[in-house]
Formats: sequence, structure tokens, C-alpha cells
Amino acid sequence: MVSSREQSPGSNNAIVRKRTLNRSEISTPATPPNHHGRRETFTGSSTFAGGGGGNMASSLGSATSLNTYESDYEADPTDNTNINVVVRVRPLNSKEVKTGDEMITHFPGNGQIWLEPVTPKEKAKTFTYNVVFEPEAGQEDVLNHSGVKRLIDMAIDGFSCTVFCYGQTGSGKTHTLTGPPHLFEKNPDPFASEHGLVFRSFLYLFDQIQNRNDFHFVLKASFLEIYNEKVIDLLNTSRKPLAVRWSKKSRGFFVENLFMVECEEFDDLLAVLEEGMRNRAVGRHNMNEYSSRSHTILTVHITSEQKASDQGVFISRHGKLNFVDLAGSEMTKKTHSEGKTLEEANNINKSLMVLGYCIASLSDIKKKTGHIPYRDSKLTKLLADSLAGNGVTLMIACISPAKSNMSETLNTLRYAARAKRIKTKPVVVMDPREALIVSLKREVGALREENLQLREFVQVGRPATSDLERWQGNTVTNGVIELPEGFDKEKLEQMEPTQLIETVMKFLSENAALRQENWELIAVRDLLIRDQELVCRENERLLRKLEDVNNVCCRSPIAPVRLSYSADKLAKSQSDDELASAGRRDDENWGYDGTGPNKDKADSPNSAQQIPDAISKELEKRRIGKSGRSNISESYKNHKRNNSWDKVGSRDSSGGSLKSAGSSDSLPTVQGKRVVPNSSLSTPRNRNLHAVSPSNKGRKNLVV
Ligand SMILES: Nc1ncnc2c1ncn2[C@@H]1O[C@H](COP(=O)(O)OP(=O)(O)OP(=O)(O)O)[C@@H](O)[C@H]1O
Repeated sequence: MVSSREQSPGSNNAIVRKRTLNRSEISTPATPPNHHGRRETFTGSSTFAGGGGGNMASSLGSATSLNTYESDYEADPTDNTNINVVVRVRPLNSKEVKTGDEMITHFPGNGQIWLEPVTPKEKAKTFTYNVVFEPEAGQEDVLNHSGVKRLIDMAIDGFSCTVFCYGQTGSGKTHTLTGPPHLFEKNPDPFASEHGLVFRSFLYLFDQIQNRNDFHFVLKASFLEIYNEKVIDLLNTSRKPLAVRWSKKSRGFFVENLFMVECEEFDDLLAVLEEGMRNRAVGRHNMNEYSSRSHTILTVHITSEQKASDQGVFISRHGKLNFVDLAGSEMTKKTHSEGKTLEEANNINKSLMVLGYCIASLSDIKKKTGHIPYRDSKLTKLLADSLAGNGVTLMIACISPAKSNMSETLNTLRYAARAKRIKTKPVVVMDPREALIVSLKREVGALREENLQLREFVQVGRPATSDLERWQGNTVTNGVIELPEGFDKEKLEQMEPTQLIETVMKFLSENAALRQENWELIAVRDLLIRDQELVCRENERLLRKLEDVNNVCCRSPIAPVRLSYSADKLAKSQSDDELASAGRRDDENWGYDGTGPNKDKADSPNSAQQIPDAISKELEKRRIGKSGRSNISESYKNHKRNNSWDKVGSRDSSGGSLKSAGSSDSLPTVQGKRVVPNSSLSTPRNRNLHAVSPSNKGRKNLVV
């Protein structure tokens, strides 16, 4: 096993230590030796039950109600799902055993946990969760029975999924997610049996991806911590605080300039995990030797691309898997915190309090529609989507079984009970144009189904092509099928056989014509969408080129202040957005397909005149085509104003690579891994991604 450490050449010191792992080792994850031959160490069942594996259609149609892809690319409003809440109880620790602390947790079964009353006045309290893991449960038990495998399947299918651990300090959150901290110290053993959920999930993720041969995947990972209300990139040793911003496009918060590491292999993901764990803020206090002093979020972005038609149309989905290790709530009296540790504790408690408010509001049906204070802390901003948005969430509440921690345990269990009532509305994140194709395919499927049913009803097989043509000639007049008057089932039964045959033939021809028309429409639309995509890419590339030329001209003392363009060139190759910037745009005269003014439209192979009205309307409605160009123009303006990373790279028209204008020496890399800013995930077709620097100062000039 090779271990190396490399430092990036730029000022941003992103470091990820990568080891090369043997694939056969990876596929046999370590299982705790005491796992077999003993009673079950958990009760209840996850709402994500159903294990793992399976393809998209089967996984979405089974145990949960998350059939969003099957029904529509957007979830049905009734298609809500509860947050899946499991509880893990750690064993008594050596200190508690030494002081004779007692266990007050009992496990009656069926996901129940029963707390013994501490004083004679108190009553026993019972809580029910999806799953309760008893102190004897191992790391592999949590992987297999918490529902996390199902969550990973969903992330692969394009859902945004989150696992977060909540609980008092020293209750076992970090142990559950990543395993004990010594695993990530000098010469870590990547196959230690103590490895937590994250490591095991990575193994499962890679196994699943390898089973899906018809998909092309790109994985990227980022790792951040929220320390004293500041967001720090754990893959960047500069520890410069990053801004949390609102994205209009995705309607969610994101961290600006966060490093993302492209992970082609399992060991790339493992390197990200190890590096982040080494860099996170850890402190010592009375209740935990290695107490996390920050909340951490490790995110794996999963972009999948699937061929949707022979015309080269691809459907891509953008799934996400977040692992959130919250810092533990603590009573500063008990932890004896002071100085820096006290300040950290106050910040931790404050952000957890805001999280508590959000959870309380979201779990109350009356309050859910009102104000939810997500903006009151960085943590809740970044978890907003997981808590009540379009994501799928698993909460692991960690508790201590000790009598001395009764009040904190009770708080955690109440918190978890509230979280269990929250509903989210998961949707597959998909490009709207690609979603259009999916909905069209569904439409065609429905039509086919109808056709089949009709055939069954009239009990005939598929007509011969020659018959079809003859029927069409007889019954379709100007595209309108003439049906017999007052057609219904009763009248059908009374019809003469010849009349019946005639009616059936009319229906058959109508169906066949519909199908034919549909296929043609689909083919035209697929082509248009593909063309549109190419035009958009070309536009983006040209816009950047224009910007670069502008920059050069502005700086040059000999260049004229105002640029002059070749009218021919512009008319042929530039979008109306570029024309607008060159002062030559004529909106009214511009052709639908972006190839030139209307007078040329008839000559264009993709001219609007060749597009059926229904398609034109649909494209217009979905902002494809003309309105799509204005979007590009708008985003270009925004890009300039916000100095955003959204447009940091550009593709060539053949789906080529991103290239940086700066010398390669000035570009930071993460141990040879490609690093991209968080908002510029590429599709799998852009595999040749070069390293680009998410320097906090702003984006670098890029050329193609
Ligand atoms: N299920 C478990 N089995 C064995 N040991 C455990 C278990 N859970 C926790 N521990 C041990 O308890 C100690 C505290 O756990 P851990 O650091 O994970 O707590 P935490 O909730 O993350 O605390 P903090 O919020 O302070 O970071 C560690 O030494 C850990 O190894």
C-alpha cells in the first residue's frame, strides 16, 4: 500500500493523502468478529427497508413511496416521506463503569426504547423509532439495518440524501459515522473493523456503481466544517472561512469556493475522508478525550448519465450524499469547559438550538407553513434541504445508557421524536430539458398502453402495414379520424359484423397514426434539444472568448476602446446575447433556432417552420429555444456581477474539456485529483476536467 503526501503548487494548500487499495480487499469489508451467532442487537425496521441493490425502476417502486421518477421528474405533492430516525445506544464507558454508573435504557423490541425513572416521583418513559441499536450493535449492523444502503441507492438515482448524527457530547456520533479518531492518525489502517458508516457506505456505493453498466458516473467529494459559525474547507489547509450563499438556480444554500475532488476510485474517496478527519477541530474536555468542536459535512456528489435514445440524447441526474457529524450538545458545567472550549461550546449549543427550533417548527403541521429560522445559523442553512426540502434524510440519534446522563438522553430522544414527524418531498434532480424527454417517453408509453388495451378490447392483433396504409387512406381525412356516431360499448354489441370491423379498423388506424406521429415528434424534439444544447455550449464559449478579448483590449494602450466585430461572423456563429453586447441585436428578426435572422429561416434544417406547433409551444413553455438564450444572457450578466464560479469552465462544442488560461504552475491540485468549485459539476462527458482554482479572490480567466 503506497502512502504519499503532496502539496499543491498554488497558494491554496489543498492536500489529500491518497493510498492505492487492492480491489479485492475493498470488496470484503471488515465485519466485527462478534457479529455472528448472537441475538439481534437492534429492533424495528427502517422506513428505507429494502436493503440495497437493484436498478432505478425497481428501487424507486418498492418499499418507500419515492416513486418520483416513475410518476414524474417532480414529486407528486402527496408523495411526502418522513425522516427516518434510528437511535444508537453506546455501551457504558470505562469512566462510567468505574464510578458505578447504572444503565437506565431498556429495549422491549419493535424499535422501542424504555427509560427507567431516576427518582421515585418520575414515570418510566417509552419512545418508538424506526430502529433502535443496542449497545452491543456493531458498525456493520448500523450499515445493514439503519436504511443507509437504501439512501445510497437513492443518491445514485439522483436524490439528495443526508445522514446526520445527533446527540450529547460523548454519545458516539463520531464513532458511528467515522469510527474512533485514532483510525485517521499516523499510518491509518483502511480496513480496521472499527470503521464507521462513511467508510462502509463508500464501499457499498462503489459496488453499486459497478453493477450499473448502462450508466456513466462521475463522483466528486467535498468536506467542510462549521467551527464557531465559520465554514472551513477541510481539504484546504489555509482554513480561510468561506461564504454561504443562496443559489437562485438550485433554490438552496451552497458554500462558495469549496474544494471538490473528483473521485474515480474508492481510495480517492477514502483520501478525502482521511484528510478531512485529520484537519477537523477536535478538543478535549471532561466528558470526551476527542470531542468534535465543529459540525462537519462530507458530501459526495453523484452525477450519472444514461443514454436515452439513439439520437445521442442523454439523461443525467445529480444525486448527493451528505454525512453530517454534529458537534455534541453539552452542559458546560459538566464538561468543565473554559476559555476556547467554552466559546466553542456556546457556538455549538447555539447552532444546535436553532436546529432544534427548525425541527420543532417543521414537525408541527400548523407551524410548518410559517417562518422556519433556517437563516439563523450556517448549519441550518446547509441542512435546510435535508430537513424539509426535496431530500431524503436519515437521522441517527446517539445516546448514553448511563443514569448520570438521563436529562441529556431524554432531550435527545425528544428531539429525535420530533424529527420523526417531519416530512420531506424527495425529487430526482434532473435537467428540465432531460425531464421533458422523460415525460415524453412516459406519454408515449401511456399511448402504447392505451393502444394495447384497445387491441385487447376488440380482440385483434397488430395490423399488417399494407392494411394500415389502406385504412389510413380510407378513414383519415386531413388528419381527423371520422368515428361512427354515438360510439359506445352497447352500440358496439348491436353493430353488424361488417360495421364492427369498419369501426375497429378506424380505431386501429387512428392508434397507428398517433403512434407514428408520436415517434416522429419525439425524434424531432430529441434532435432539437440536442442541437439546442450544442448551441448553448457554443454561446457560452463565445461569450467567454468575447470577455477575454474585451479584457485584453481594455488593458492594451494601442487597442481601440470599442471593439469592432465582423458582421458576417457574428450573424453566423453568435447568439443574440452576444449581438446584444456588440450593439447589433435585432430581436424581432432573429430566427428561432439561433442560426440567423428570419429571412434565413426557411433554409435552416432546424427552422421553426419544420417544428410542429405543439412542440414549439412546449419548448417555449419549458424555456428551451428562444427563451433559453435569454437565460444564458441573464446568467452571463449574473456571472459577471457575482464573480460566481458557476461558469468557471467552458466546454467546447463537442463536449470537450475545461482548460485554464493560467499556467499550470499556478493551479492547485489535490494530490493530482481534479478540484472544481462546488457549483460547476460537469457531466460525465466532460471527463477531461483540468484543475481550476477556487481562489477566494474570484475566478481565473478561462479559454477554450
Ligand atoms: N457504540 C460504541 N461502541 C464502542 N465505543 C463507543 C461507541 N460509541 C462511542 N464509543 C466511544 O465513546 C467515546 C466517545 O464517542 P464519540 O467521540 O464518537 O462521541 P461524540 O458523540 O462524537 O462526542 P462529541 O460530540 O464530543 O464529538 C469514544 O471513545 C468512542 O470510541
